[in-house]
Order: sequence, then C-alpha cells, then structure tokens
Amino acid sequence: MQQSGPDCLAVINAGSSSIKFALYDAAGRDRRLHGQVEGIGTNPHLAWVMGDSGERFERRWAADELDHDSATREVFAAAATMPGVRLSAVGHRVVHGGIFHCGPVRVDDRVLADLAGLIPLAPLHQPHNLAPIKAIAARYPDLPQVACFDTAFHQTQPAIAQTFALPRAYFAKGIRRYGFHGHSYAYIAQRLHQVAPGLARGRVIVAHLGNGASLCAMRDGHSVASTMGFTAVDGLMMGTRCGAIDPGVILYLMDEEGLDSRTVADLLYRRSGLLGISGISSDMRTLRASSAPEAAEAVALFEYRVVREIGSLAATLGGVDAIVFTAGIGENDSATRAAVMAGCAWLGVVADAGRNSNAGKETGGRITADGSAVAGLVIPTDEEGMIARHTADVLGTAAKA
Ligand SMILES: Nc1ncnc2c1ncn2[C@@H]1O[C@H](COP(=O)(O)OP(=O)(O)O)[C@@H](O)[C@H]1O
Ligand SMILES: CC(=O)OP(=O)(O)O
Ligand SMILES: [Mg+2]
Repeated sequence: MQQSGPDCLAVINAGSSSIKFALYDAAGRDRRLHGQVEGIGTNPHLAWVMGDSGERFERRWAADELDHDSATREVFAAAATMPGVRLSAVGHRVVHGGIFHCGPVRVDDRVLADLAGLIPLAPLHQPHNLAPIKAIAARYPDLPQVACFDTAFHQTQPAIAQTFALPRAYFAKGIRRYGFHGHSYAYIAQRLHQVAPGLARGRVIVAHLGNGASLCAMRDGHSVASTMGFTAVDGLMMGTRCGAIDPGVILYLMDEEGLDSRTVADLLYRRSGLLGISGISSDMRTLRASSAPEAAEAVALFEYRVVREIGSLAATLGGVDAIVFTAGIGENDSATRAAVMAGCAWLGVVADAGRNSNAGKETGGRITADGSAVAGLVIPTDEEGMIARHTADVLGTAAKA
C-alpha cells in the first residue's frame, strides 16, 4: 500500500466463503473502492470495483487453488496496486466478541489474545478474522486496527432470549446465545429507517441468507432474538453448516459411532447444510442450476428451515410487520424468496411475483403486493460500511468529515 495521497481507512470482512474488502475516506463515509474474493471452497472469484470510475478487475481460480489465507494475500496484493493511498487505519470484522467485547475496540496484544480464545466458538471465521490483524500488526505496528464484532448488535436481546436451559452457572461463564451477522442487521435497521420509517419502528424479521445464514427479530430497530446462538452453527441450515440440531445426535455420534470432537466439528461446520444434503455444492447458484433430485431436496430443506424459524421469531415478536431479505441468497435468489414468502402466507404475506423477480428494484425494495399485511423487502446489506463507520468512531476520525 503506498504511503502518499489522502488518508484512507481499509475494511476487511472475512466471511465463511468470502473475503470482502473496501477503502473509505478517513471518516468512513465515502467508499473509494470495494472488492471481494467470493466462492472460497467452491468457485473462487476476485472482483474489484473502483468507486469513482466504476473500473473493474477480475480473476478466477479453481476451488482447490485458493483458501482463506491465500485469498487474503490476493486481497492485500490487489490493494497494494491502488495508486495514491495513504492508509490511516484498518477496521476488521471479527465474528465473536464473547462476554467482554460489546462494542468496537482498538486492537492491542491483550485484545488479540482475548479474541484468539474465542476461536473454538467460531472456527470458520475467527481464525480468518484474526490472521490479517496479526499480519498487518507485524508489518505496520503503528497502524491503528479496530475490531468490530458481529455479536455486538445483539446486546439488546432480553436475558430470556440469551439463555440456554442449562444449570444457571453456565450463563455467567459465557455459555449463552450471542447471535451473529450483527453488522448486517445494524445496517438493515438503519436503511429500513431511511426507506420505510413506519416499518422500521415495528416488528421486523431480517433474513440474512448467505453462505452463513441467520434471522434476526427486531423491534424498533433493536435485536430481540436471533436464530444463531453460542456459535454460528446454530439456527438455519447453511451452505456447509447444519444449523439447529438435536444435541442428542452429537452424543450418539460420539458415543455410538466413535467420532471424536474434531470429526464432529468438521461434520457440523463443513460437511453439512446444502453441501451435505445435496452432495453437490454449498453454493445456491450451483444447486439451482442442477437437475439432480438431491439438489432440489437440499434447497427445499433450506427453505423449509427458514419458514419454520420465521414462525418462531414471529411468535417472539407477537406478529410481523415486515420481512427483509439480504446477503448472497437473500439478495439474488428470487426462487428462495418466493418459496419463503409462500410459506409465510399464513402470516399475511402476499408476494408480488414481478416485483420479486427483479428484487424490488423499481419499488424501493418491495417485493410484496400493495395490500400485503406483511411487507416483504430486499435490501442489499453493507457490512463493510458499518465497520468503516465504527472504525472512524473509535479512532475519532468520524467528525473530520
Ligand atoms: N446470484 C446468486 N444467486 C443465488 N445465490 C447466490 C448468488 N450469489 C451468491 N449466492 C449465494 O450466496 C452465497 C454467498 O453469500 P455471502 O453473503 O456473500 O457469503 P458469506 O457468508 O461468505 O459472507 C453463495 O455461497 C451462494 O449460495
Ligand atoms: C457469522 C457468519 O456465518 O458469517 P458469514 O455468513 O459471513 O459466513
Ligand atoms: Mg458474510
């Protein structure tokens, strides 16, 4: 990265199948460039878009040619070619903040050690969130870095929503429901407030459906419940994660089938979900393009789980005013949205097929009919934007805008 030109703030968001990257002005408002390596593990694809010119740069790899570590190196290499950038800070998505990190924090050795202790609680994410922090700290020890946590948005959940029915001492030890995808939910809450303030003040279920997938129930823009819990393997079925599962299955696999904990973890996190049921792919695009019955079964189970969990969150809210779809599947897969809305007809959702097929682009995101008792919307998420603003806030550069 060149050390001349205006100050810029970089954001790195490592997801389970992607590494997203963006550069902003020092206030974290004006996005200068964004890019991502997506499809890690399936069909890796790097794409950059320059903010002012819209100029694009792309590259593809075979599935076994690129993992998270090499994808991070590719992102750094591409960033280093950006002309006229003086990097003043880096904001990172860190999935798990545990009990102690309830808001964004400047990273030092102590914070890093704390966050490394949470790796077992987010094995698909935390190592990839921390690796770039360590690499940057080693190379640029004076460059401020800020960790922004997925879990932070869910602090507003009432104790009852955070509690497992285990002996009560475990709650104090941090064995509780945290919830994830908080940057995405925080962004959607803000955006909904801009585009539909009446709905934003009401009872909203946001469906963040990507390679990782969860739902958040919000009241007046605050999280009151979520499908993810202690870890990001809970709740919905995902690309490679099983979602909620009878804990008795795990005991049976260990005691009767002789699986050790590492093998069980690999099974639940990496070999289940869309991949496990289809035997074909974790990627919804591949499954939609496949004529194999196993692909159709995987998609049907995914949709069934979303509908079923929407019912559960609707009960916690005492009804629903709006359902918002976001993330890779939620934003792009009209067939999933159609199936979910059909499954929520009992709640009063009346889909509009035309609006849904173009993701509500001509109707301010609305994909339901005008008379629908529950509004359905598509709102593209912006986790990087939230992280940029948190980073600028922590470093005191936000006010210089
Ligand atoms: N055009 C598309 N149509 C259907 N599904 C898509 C499309 N683009 C992405 N997806 C789905 O979204 C997933 C990636 O979502 P994303 O939110 O970017 O992932 P991550 O969880 O890694 O952050 C892919 O694995 C794929 O299942
Ligand atoms: C928490 C989580 O599952 O994140 P992602 O969807 O980015 O993998
Ligand atoms: Mg993600």
